Amino acid sequence: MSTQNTAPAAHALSASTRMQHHRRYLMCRPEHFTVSYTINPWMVPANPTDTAVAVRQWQTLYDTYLALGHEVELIDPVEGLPDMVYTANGGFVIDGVAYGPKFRFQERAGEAGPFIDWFRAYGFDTRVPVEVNEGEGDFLLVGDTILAGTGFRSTGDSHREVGEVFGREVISLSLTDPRFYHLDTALTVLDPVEGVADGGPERANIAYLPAAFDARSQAILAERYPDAIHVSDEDGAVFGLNSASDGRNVLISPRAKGFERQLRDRGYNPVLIDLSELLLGGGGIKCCTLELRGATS
Ligand SMILES: CN(C)C(=N)NCCC[C@H](N)C(=O)O
Repeated sequence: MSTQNTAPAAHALSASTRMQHHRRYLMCRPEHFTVSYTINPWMVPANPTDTAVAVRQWQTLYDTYLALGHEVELIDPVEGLPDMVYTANGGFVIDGVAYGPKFRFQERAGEAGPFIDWFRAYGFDTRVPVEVNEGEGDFLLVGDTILAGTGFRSTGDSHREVGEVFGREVISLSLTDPRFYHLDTALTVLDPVEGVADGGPERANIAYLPAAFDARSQAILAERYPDAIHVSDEDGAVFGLNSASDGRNVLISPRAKGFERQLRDRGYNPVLIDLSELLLGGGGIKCCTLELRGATS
């Protein structure tokens, strides 16, 4: 059964009325990128990787953010930590408060220190976690609500902890398909803040792959986000949902053809960025992008 709802919603805005919001991101150049271990189904160490290609593709993403008028901070890559390019897992930041990561697997544990040091050095109010969590890979801010993923990486206890740190409503969602092991592989926030467009209120909205969630989570999402875009299994499987939106421009994989059309129908501007090399490590556009909200630099 197809899960796509491609018809434009009654409230759909035209591309010219979708409001772009300024963003500040943290990225990490993949100078040491390779696949030398397996901690997700996409990672096959026997398959060759090309670090130069990874850097070139990453550079296009970086340049695109700047061309769109966003700010990008950089954290130095560390030799021996090939997954550091996926900065989304390096923390979760709201209002200048940075909740640090505690990685599920030993292979990534060494990244926590450099990320926490970076937040401190850049003036963030930094909180060191007790619970296992992989940052914005599993925590997504939609309006004032934190959607929190669990099942493969971040624990249910980290959902309680993130709620205590930020004092916001946290909705726990359970992921069930190992290919979609972080929330940001199965759900995209399209309008990260509530806003006003075309003279009227613009509700924060999302796109997601229903089949990646258990029945309880699907019911919650359907109830809270009746206008959400449902992405097809085909587009989900090419990491179409691992995308970054500024409310108007949505950076997505060029392979997610159906999602691209769905976005256009809703008045967003899809911007196609190919990160095929970084997909070999199990990450895409969103994984390489950590939003720094309310940073004090
Ligand atoms: C979209 N995703 C999954 C992310 N937020 N991060 C990618 C992490 C990839 C890394 N090899 C790992 O398995 O942890």
